[in-house]
Amino acid sequence: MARFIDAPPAAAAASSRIGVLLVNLGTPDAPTAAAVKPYLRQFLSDRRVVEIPALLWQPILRGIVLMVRPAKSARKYAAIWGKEGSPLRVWTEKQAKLVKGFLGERHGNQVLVAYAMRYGQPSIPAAMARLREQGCDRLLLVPLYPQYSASSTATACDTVFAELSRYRDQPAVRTIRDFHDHPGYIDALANRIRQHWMVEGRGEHLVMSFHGVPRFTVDKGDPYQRQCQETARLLAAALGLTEDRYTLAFQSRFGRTEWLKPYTSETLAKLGKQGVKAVDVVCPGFVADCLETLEEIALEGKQTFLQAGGGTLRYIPALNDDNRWVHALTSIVEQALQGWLTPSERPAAPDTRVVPPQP
Ligand SMILES: C=CC1=C(C)c2cc3[nH]c(cc4nc(cc5[nH]c(cc1n2)c(C)c5CCC(=O)O)C(CCC(=O)O)=C4C)c(C)c3C=C
Ligand SMILES: [Fe+2]
Ligand SMILES: [Fe+2]
Repeated sequence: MARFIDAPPAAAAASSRIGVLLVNLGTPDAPTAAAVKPYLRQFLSDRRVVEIPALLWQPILRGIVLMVRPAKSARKYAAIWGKEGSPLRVWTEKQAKLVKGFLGERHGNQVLVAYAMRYGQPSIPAAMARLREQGCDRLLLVPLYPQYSASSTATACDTVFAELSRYRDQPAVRTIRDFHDHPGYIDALANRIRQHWMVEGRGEHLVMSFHGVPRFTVDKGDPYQRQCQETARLLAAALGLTEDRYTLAFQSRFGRTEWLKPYTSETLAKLGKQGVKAVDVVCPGFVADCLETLEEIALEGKQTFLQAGGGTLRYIPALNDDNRWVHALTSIVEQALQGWLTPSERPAAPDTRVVPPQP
């Protein structure tokens, strides 16, 4: 039996294209315990996500966590599930279509765009196979996480490299490590917040809530916290916010170890107790709305704030299909393609969408 995946058919092999693969975290196929269970099994078996030795962790995962959590999580997914499915998948698919459109204007079908999920469907190996069949001999991997973390970005890269280890004829590969301080990303976020303030009104305080990670991973050198702090600083500067008008916090704690602090839930409770009438919450680490934003913040976080004595919590939607964001993402891709295009592939005009002016 052949050990390696053979080269694509001659027709595909004759063409020379670039494949851009957008990767997000992943989501279950349906908001049911039966669908959530295999998704969580795959997710929580990832050694980049739970760094407990498998011999210890797997019995706990299979014997306790997967007995209890799927039903609980499925109820949460049911509360945010849309007509077209999971918001994370729907927004990621839309982002891929829009970037494809923008790139197509300059590169025709020389540059192809696909999306995949680290856990669940569409899988990374399947998306890579499709790009390969379409003649991509160069692959740009774009993990859709603005801030680098081993538990998000690195595991997406690992999966791509593991799949490539099975290829006989490998493409050239580039990866985007992070874009936490990219001017286009910061500008899109700031604009999103200003628009929200204009339409919905402006709260007294802005909470910038990022997904948490265990404290020890940062102590061991993960740059995640530093990058979140830098995003928050740049965003506050773009909005002209003084330090007393915003708080950086971390959400989604899992398990008993200490995660990055302050926790978002405790921050919201504290603001509620202080009698803050209106708080706005933005989640800059999520470029697509998902369970963590729509359920944990917009529903649960709101309850926490109100029960503590707060007035109104307004969740500011993620960047999703925001026009400035899609332009920024396209320019992040274009910048990564620099020097990779052959002279005949280079568009005549330079990319003018790049880097909107900072206020
Ligand atoms: C177990 C530890 C977890 C780590 C570490 C972790 C890091 C991490 N996650 C995201 C982005 C997302 N996480 C999402 C859901 C989610 N996250 C965890 C656990 C860890 N995440 C779990 C168990 C779940 C599943 C839901 C649940 O049962 O609570 C999502 C949303 C997925 C969806 O379907 O909408 C995203 C997105 C990042 C960026 C990150 C590290 C920085
Ligand atoms: Fe997570
Ligand atoms: Fe959560």
